[in-house]
Formats: sequence, C-alpha cells, structure tokens
Amino acid sequence: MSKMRIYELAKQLGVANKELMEKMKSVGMEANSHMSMIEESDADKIRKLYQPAQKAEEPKKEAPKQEVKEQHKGNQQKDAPKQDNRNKGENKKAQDGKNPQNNNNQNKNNNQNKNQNNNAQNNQNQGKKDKKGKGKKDQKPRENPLERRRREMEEEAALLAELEALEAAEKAAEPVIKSIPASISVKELAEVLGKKGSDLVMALMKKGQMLNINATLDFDTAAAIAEDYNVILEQEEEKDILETVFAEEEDDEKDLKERPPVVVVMGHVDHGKTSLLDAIRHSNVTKGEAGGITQHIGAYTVQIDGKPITFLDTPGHEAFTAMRMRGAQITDIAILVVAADDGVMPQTVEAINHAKAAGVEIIVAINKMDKPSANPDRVKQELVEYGLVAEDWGGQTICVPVSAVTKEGLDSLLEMIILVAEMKELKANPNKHARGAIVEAQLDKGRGPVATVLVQNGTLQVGDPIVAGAAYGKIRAMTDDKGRRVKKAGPSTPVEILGLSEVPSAGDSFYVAENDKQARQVAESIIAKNRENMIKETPQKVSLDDLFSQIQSGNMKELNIVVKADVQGSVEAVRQSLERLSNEEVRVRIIHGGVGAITESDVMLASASNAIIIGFNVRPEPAAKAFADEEKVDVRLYRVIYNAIEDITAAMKGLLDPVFEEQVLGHAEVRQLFKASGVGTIAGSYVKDGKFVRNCQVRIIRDGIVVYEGDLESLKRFKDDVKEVAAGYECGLVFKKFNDVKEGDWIEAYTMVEVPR
Ligand SMILES: Nc1nc2c(ncn2[C@@H]2O[C@H](COP(=O)(O)OP(=O)(O)OP(=O)(O)O)[C@@H](O)[C@H]2O)c(=O)[nH]1
Repeated sequence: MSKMRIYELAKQLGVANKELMEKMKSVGMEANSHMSMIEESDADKIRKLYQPAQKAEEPKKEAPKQEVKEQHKGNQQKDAPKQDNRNKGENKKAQDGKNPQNNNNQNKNNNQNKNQNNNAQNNQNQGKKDKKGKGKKDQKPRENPLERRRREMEEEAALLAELEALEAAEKAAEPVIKSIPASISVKELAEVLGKKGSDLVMALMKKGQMLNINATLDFDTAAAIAEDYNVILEQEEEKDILETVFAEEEDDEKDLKERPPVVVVMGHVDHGKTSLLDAIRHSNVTKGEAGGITQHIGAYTVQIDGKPITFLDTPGHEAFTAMRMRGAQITDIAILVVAADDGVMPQTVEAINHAKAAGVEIIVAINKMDKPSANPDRVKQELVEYGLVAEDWGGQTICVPVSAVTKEGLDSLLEMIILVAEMKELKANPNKHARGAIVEAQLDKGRGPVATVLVQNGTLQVGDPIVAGAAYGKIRAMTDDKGRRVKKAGPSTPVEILGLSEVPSAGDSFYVAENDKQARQVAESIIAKNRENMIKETPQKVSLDDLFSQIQSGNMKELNIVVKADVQGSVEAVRQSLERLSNEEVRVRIIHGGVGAITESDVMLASASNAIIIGFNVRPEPAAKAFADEEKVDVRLYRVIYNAIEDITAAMKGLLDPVFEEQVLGHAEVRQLFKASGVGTIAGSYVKDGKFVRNCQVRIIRDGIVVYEGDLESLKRFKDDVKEVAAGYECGLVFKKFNDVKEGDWIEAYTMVEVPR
C-alpha cells in the first residue's frame, strides 16, 4: 500500500486523529482532515516519531490485559498465583493511569506480592524459613476455608467485571466507520451518528455552530463533527445516474447480428482527412468549410460493394482534441492519415495515442502520394517509433498509400477497412432499446435542439423516449445522413434526431427509457445534480487586462471562464484548449460551457464566480450586454479559437498588446429584402438604436449567432447613398460579399477604436 488515510494511521498508532494531525502539522506535513491520504513514506516518518514513546508504553498497554485474562484462568486452578495475579491486575490499573489512586498502593502490593509468593512457594519449607526468621515476619493469621472461598469468589467476580469493562472501553474507543453522500442534513447526520437530531443541534450550538436540523453540511464539515463522536465518515462514491438506471445486460450470443464498422479519420491538420473522406463519398465538403478547417463532427454511412461503413469525420486542429477523443471512443477502426510529404507530426502522435487508448485498430493512409515530394518510406520509418510497424516491414500495421486528389489507392483502403471489420466480428443486438452516443448537437431556429447520434446497440425508433445528460424527450423525427426521413436506425447507424428538450453535449451517451415519465425523471435528477454542483463550485471580478497583476499579487489562483459557442463541439474544443493553459500559478477552469447567445444567466454565473465570458461565434443578448457592463464582467468575443487562446496566454503572462476595442454604433432590424441587379441583395432595415454610418463594420446576427461579420458595402436612404442613418429611420444595407441575409436578422454596426490599457 503506497498511501493511507490519516485516521488509519491514527488507529495503527493508537492515538486520536486530532493529536496525530497536530503532530503532522508540527513537522510541516499537511493534515487538514483525518480523511486525507498520506504517502506511506510520510506515514513511516510519523511512526518513527511515535516509536520511542510507544516502546515505553507498549508493555504497560498490552501486558495488563493479558495478565488479567491469565489470572482469571489461574484463579480457577491454583491458589498462590491467583494472589500474585490479582495484584498484577491491580498494578495494571495504576499503570494504565485509570486508577491513579492505586499508584500509592503499588509498592505495597508489590511487596505483598513478593511476600505471598514466597509464602506459597515455600509453604513446605516453613520450618526452614522460620529458622532463618523471614517466614515468621510475613506470616498472616490463618483464614477460615469458607471465608477464604467467599473472598476468592468475590475477587474473581470483581476481576471479571474489570476485564469486561476494559474490553468494552477498548471497543468503544475504536472509531466506527460510516459512509455518507457528498452532502447531508444535520438530521441525517444525527441518524448516522445514532443521536437525536435535537441533541446534535444542541451539541453544535455549544461549540458555537448555530445550525438548524435541516441545514445541509458538506462532507468535510460533517466528517469533522462526526469525529467528536468517534465516527469516521467516508464519502460514498457517486454513481452515474444514467448508468445506474440504464445498466446494460449482456446480450445473448444468439441475439447478436453483424453490424457495420464505425471508422474515424484522424491525423495532423491539413494532411487531407476531409479530402480523403470527400473522395470516398464523392462529395465535396472542403469547399463549404469556414477557413478550411473542419469544425463540426459529421457522420455518414457509405456502401462499399454492398457493405456499409460508417465514417465519423473529425476535425484536425489541435484545439479539437476533445472531439477527436470522443470519435475514437465510439469507433472500431481509426484511419490515421499521414501526408507522405510531411510525415508524422504532433497531432499524428496524438491521434495514435487516442486510438491506442481507446483500443481502436489503426489503419494508416499515407496520403498525397501524387506529390513529387511524397516519401512513404519516411512515414513508415517515423511510425516505427510509435509502435506502428508496416506489414511490408515485418510488422502488423496496415499502411495504404493513397491520394485524395487522384483517388489512387482508395479502393485498397476501403478493402482493408472491410477486411479488418470482418476480422473483428463486430456485432450488436438490434432487437432492443437503443443506446449510443451524441456525435454533434446544436440549436436550430425552427426545429429546436438537433442532435446527430450514433446508435451503438439496439434500434432507435421515432417515438422513443430518450435521455442524453440533462436533455430528454420523445424522438419527433429522424433523418439519415442523406437527409431522408427514417423511422428506425439500427446499430452503427448515424442519424439526426429532433425532439430533445435541450441541446445535449457532444460525446454524451444517450439511452432509450421505458417511457416518457422515466426519461423526464432521470433528466430532472441530472439537472438537479448539475445545479447543485454549479452552486457548490462558485464564489470569489477579474478581467483579462488585470489578470497578470492579480496572479502576481497572489490573489488569483484560478481563472474561471464561461464559454458560449455556436455548436457544442466548439464549446468542448475551447474548453480543452483553454484548460490546457493552466500553469503552476494559475489554473484555468471552465465553470460553464453551452451553446447559444450569451444570456443574463451566463453573466450572473460569471459575476458570482468571478469569471470572464468567452463567446465563440456568438453575441450577448442585449440585456446580457447591459448586465455584464453593470456587473463589470469581462466579455470577450472571438471568431477563431486561436485568438482566444492567444489572448488568454498573453494575459496570463502580462503581455496583452494594447488593443483596439470595438465600439457598437447601433442596431437595425431587417424588414424586407430587395434584389437589385449589379448590387445583390439590399436589406431594407429599420435602425432601432444608435446609428449606421458609411463604411462601418457590421455583423449579422440570427438567433444570437453571428452568421456574417464584415464591411458594410453601401448605406442607402431610398435610392441614394448616404453618410449616416439615425435611429427611427429606414435604410437599405448592402453587405460586402454576402447576400444570404434574411428578414428578421439583427444587424449590429460597429467600428474599432483604440483603447488605452
Ligand atoms: N496533392 C494533394 N493534395 C491533397 C491531398 N489530400 C488533400 N490535399 C490538400 O491538402 C489540403 C488539406 O486538406 P484537407 O482535406 O482540408 O485536410 P484536413 O486534414 O481535413 O484538414 P483540417 O480539416 O483542417 O484538419 C487541401 O489543400 C487539399 O486540397 C492529396 O492526396 N494530394
């Protein structure tokens, strides 16, 4: 055992927890609770501190009990030793310090002892002793045998009572160990301690703790109270509600049917994951992606020679490790894409590690073979270092040279996937309630929460009541990856579902409940638990500008952040990247992450927990913005994750550059759209507040989400270009390179102004 709890050591050493903790503190060790763990080496040091004292005490502690027991035995057999032992028994009390008054008698008794011993042993030599004159001096008046027997019996009874009392006392001194949840009411604690609630309240009051019977105590407080009652509390392990309610029974072999493999494509940024998947499904996703980086997980099934393969498209940038991890955990095979002209890169290694950790089979696709600088041997060479030895090099790793551009090698790659899948004998039971994972989820204006899910076992059906974390609901509609309405989805099938009460988190498991009521109840208990945790985790305002000075002055040990983003995947990505910035001085902690606009409740949480708010592709609701100003909550808005990471890194080092801050000029609502040849779409809008000026910058906000950010191409009143349009007037807005504006869109006009730090 390399670690132990303080109370265990106290028990070993036979000392009170408090005393031991004091001792530990006196030698500079941490000892905040008797439940704390300590290293065995520290325990040893403490043992040494107690050793000399213990050695001296040991015989005192152990021997008496032994002797009392022996004496009892002896009394029943022999005469002389009985007397001897009884005295020892009495001595023991004195030595134990339980009967200090006996100390005075100790010597006397000892003497008596010795003398009586002598008497007993030398009865036969009485005459001899008398001659020497010793026996004569110690001789007692002769006792009547009946009286002697009565006296012996009385002594025996007294000794037995003493022995019992001793054992009872020892038993009582041994602390009782009980388990409680992470928090408990005073009343419940009293029950655990075997006390009346009112008695415990009184006892706490005497100690200056004014608590009523329904007050909730956290674990540490309850443990400290329990210690006074010689009860050691252990915290019950928290069970995952979902896993408890939906514990899965193992499937019968006969119910299992073959299922398609779930394949994830991993690899370093720009090594061609998206292009490869595109080539496989003959579509072209790359073109639609903002900035060329895949930011949302996708899932779809392709049929290869009549055999289905489900692909999960995972994003490539390091910031998306979280999403990739989830991808790896719900998949059977990982295609590791390595560009032949670039070789093994940091995220290649990361991907290898994730795949290995998840026990996923790796197939290497050496991509970009069409490039003249392609060097597949170098890739194979580099992979060896990570335990992947190519088959043609005598190893077990399948490596397929491919080109997403020329499509060379794609057939071999797919063949290999099918081969590996067949070898793995992937099976599931389609004839039961479904369970699986949320691959991606977002809020859709018209449809509500929309989630892409992957069924892992069972069959998911329209109408099923499901739970995924705090989200629950009856499945209203299901769409497959080709956008077709479906009624059922079996194992390894990705589908988009509608009907959830809220947006679940990507990576959450989902379960089909027995009925709507069960689904709601389970989700509600999860919501209650989350709320409880959130309240617990709050207290102590910070802005990025003064972060460094706060860290320097030692006031800042934790940088709390609330993250809001357009899709759940980005929340997770931002969370992962930011938490990784933690260093020795300050821990970066994401206290809340969610999808959608920044709301008043986000500001409230940030204010209460001294957090800053990071918005990624979202804006604050107007009321939330005002509230944040009032509460002095620092709200930072970003379009790109890198910039958020850069800012926070710089702030932590005190290196934030003087920045330009945007100044909002006004807002307008789009009321009618006009098309004009040569101009594009003109958004007939009404300026609600502030003003719009020529050449200002604008962002188009739809349901709290920024759908466009850029320059205002032209500002019109009727047919004329104007310099400025004030609140209460209509105007025509044309956006630079953007025509997808819709009626009801909210337009924010702003300009950048330099602000001194
Ligand atoms: N010549 C050549 N270029 C390729 C090949 N595959 C991908 N590319 C190019 O490499 C670049 C990156 O490709 P993507 O498919 O976006 O790479 P990715 O790994 O999905 O990148 P992220 O989504 O940003 O992580 C693009 O310019 C592609 O056109 C290939 O086989 N040959």
